[in-house]
Amino acid sequence: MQTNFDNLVQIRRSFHQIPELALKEYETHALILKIIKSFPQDYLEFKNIDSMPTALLVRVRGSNPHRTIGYRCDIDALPVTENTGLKFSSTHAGIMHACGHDLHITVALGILRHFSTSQPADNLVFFFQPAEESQSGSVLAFQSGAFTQEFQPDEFYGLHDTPLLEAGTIGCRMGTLFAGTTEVNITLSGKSGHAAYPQNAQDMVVAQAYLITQLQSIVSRNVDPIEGGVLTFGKVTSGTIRNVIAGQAVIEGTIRGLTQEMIELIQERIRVICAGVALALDCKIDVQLNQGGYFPVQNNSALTKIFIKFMRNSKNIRFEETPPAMTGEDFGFLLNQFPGTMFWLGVGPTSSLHSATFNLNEQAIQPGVNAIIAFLEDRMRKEHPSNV
Ligand SMILES: CC(=O)N[C@@H](CCC[C@H](N)C(=O)O)C(=O)O
Repeated sequence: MQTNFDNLVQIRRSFHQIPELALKEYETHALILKIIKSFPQDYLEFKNIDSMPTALLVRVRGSNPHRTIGYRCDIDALPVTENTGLKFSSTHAGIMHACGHDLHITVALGILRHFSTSQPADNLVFFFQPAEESQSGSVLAFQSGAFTQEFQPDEFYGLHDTPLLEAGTIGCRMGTLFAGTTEVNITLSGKSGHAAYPQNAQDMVVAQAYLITQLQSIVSRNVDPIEGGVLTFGKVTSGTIRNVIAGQAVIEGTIRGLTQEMIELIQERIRVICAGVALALDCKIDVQLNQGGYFPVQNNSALTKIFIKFMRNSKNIRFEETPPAMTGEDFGFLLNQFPGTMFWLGVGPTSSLHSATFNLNEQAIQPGVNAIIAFLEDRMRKEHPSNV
């Protein structure tokens, strides 16, 4: 497909065709760069991160800067086989932009294109971030010194698309927008053997099944139902053939909680139950819990108040206050380092994020770009630092 860099829908479709997994976003990175190089370059500066070749930071020099405003967009895709039937479906087998990061990139490029032709008052830093779905790209970038000196934001913004809001609607809330998460990897090891002689083996298929049902009592029995929490096991593997008792099994899942305390409670219960099942079923159970940068996404109260007020009072913007969601985001880590706001952009109606039939409504792109440009321009008109 030929990309017309004036047409945001076509740009989005080009990215949709080349989804790439965390830290392997090479084609995506090259296309982002090619598109930005087609914009006027007068105010732009680029920064690469040597240890993260698919990351990109672009600074737009302000005309009379009082602050540096960061805007982050994630660029990775998921190991999902697309089943949308779209003529511009993924060309990368088994990988899909099933979380809408193709739209996130497009919206960021739309905003960047605007400010590359119409110089902003304040400095802007755009962060095209690899590895949101796994491996905490935000932490890797931060630890590699991405946000030092001129690339250090005083405040940071970022969006996520959602099928739960009508296309083009902006959603946000004060306080916690997204849950914190923890990746759970559990490996069970025992003695394999002949299917006919269970007394001489330790069956890890049975242990795995037993362990999953025990672990699934955590949310119903240990979590305060008013607070809520989630424990999902999305991938289990074990065994090789019907008549061999499996000596190994692996369970992969994710914890969700709206507070760090809730995440730590669920983590602790997982450790205790795994130790108990290992003892009861005479096997080894190794538990790896990895939170990375997936902290609860806590919106800064002063900045988010300004953001919501602007969106709510703008005639051309549809805004809805949204409840917290159990989706995770490593933007939670960046909001621990810098004050800022995360918000939703509606792309509905369509099937859920992460599904093979997720087919976002492209009518969301232009209103999303317009709303964010309008907000940033308004924000830059305000004096520094009294309006925070
Ligand atoms: C918006 C979204 O869907 N984000 C992902 C973040 C994944 C966090 C981590 N890799 C985990 O699986 O816990 C999500 O699944 O919510």
